[in-house]
Amino acid sequence: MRENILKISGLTKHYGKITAVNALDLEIKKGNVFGLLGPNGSGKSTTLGIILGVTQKSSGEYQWFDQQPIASQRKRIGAILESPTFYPYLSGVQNLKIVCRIKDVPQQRIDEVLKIVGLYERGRSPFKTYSLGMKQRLAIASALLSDPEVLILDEPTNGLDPQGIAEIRQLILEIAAGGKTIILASHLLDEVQKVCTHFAVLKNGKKIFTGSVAESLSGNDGVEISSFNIEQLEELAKAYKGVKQIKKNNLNRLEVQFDDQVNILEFHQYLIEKGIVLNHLAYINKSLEKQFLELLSA
Ligand SMILES: Nc1ncnc2c1ncn2[C@@H]1O[C@H](COP(=O)(O)OP(=O)(O)OP(=O)(O)O)[C@@H](O)[C@H]1O
Repeated sequence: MRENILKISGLTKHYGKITAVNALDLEIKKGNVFGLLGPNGSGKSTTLGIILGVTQKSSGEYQWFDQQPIASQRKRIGAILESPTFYPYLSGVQNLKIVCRIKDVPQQRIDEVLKIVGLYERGRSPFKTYSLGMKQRLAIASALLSDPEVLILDEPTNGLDPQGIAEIRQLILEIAAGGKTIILASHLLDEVQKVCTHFAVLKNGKKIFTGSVAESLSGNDGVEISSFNIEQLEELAKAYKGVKQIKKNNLNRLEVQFDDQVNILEFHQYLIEKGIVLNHLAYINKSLEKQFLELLSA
């Protein structure tokens, strides 16, 4: 069983009449890249603010590293909630020196973190000459200075161009591969799908789904099949016990959906025994996007 990094139980936050976070339960394990996914206003930033101790909760509990929240835990957690303010005329290195002093971290860490985020070569250039992607990488470098076990990122690719987005996503994967646990809030499903191992979907402050990204993607939604004699194939498929629905698509292939208990290999075997040779068989994956939209519209 993996170590618990964060456990949230019944966390709730009211802003007057608005319930920003509503009885939220979550468990994040060591090494997870955990996505908090939800549309604007679903309570992601409020949740991150509470678990970082910058926003007061209304009720509920959270525990870091199986302990009640205490100030000394903060050193083990690096976070970027909003774009941090760096001094524009100072270089990346000079800015990080200031952060080192505030965080009481030795300055030798600066070169290490600049190398991790790929800014080592540009470390001596003024911050104002950095692209948006480089500014975000410097922010990540700053959060990594104390070598935290957990990194928290709120919408890490907001406002970046496609290349900047790809670089930040790659960086997140590299940091995770180094063993850190990452918690990231995003309204972008694609981001969560590409970067995260686990995710929770929030809607109006409530968790409406949680699971592993791999499992959510592997759940198949039937098969797409075709054969030279498509009419005969359709007849035989219709006659098979456990076939729920058959639809011919515009590629003249059949999309067949089954009851849960149907074994697709047995179905294929049945077709072979009936003399059908398939010239196409593919699993239809319900994309995370489809599931996400279904969840949000429910
Ligand atoms: N300081 C505040 N005062 C009043 N209401 C707030 C405050 N902060 C957040 N809210 C409200 O709480 C709800 C959740 O907001 P939150 O920012 O946590 O959502 P989010 O999922 O992070 O969305 P976004 O991506 O737009 O920031 C929203 O209805 C928001 O308007």
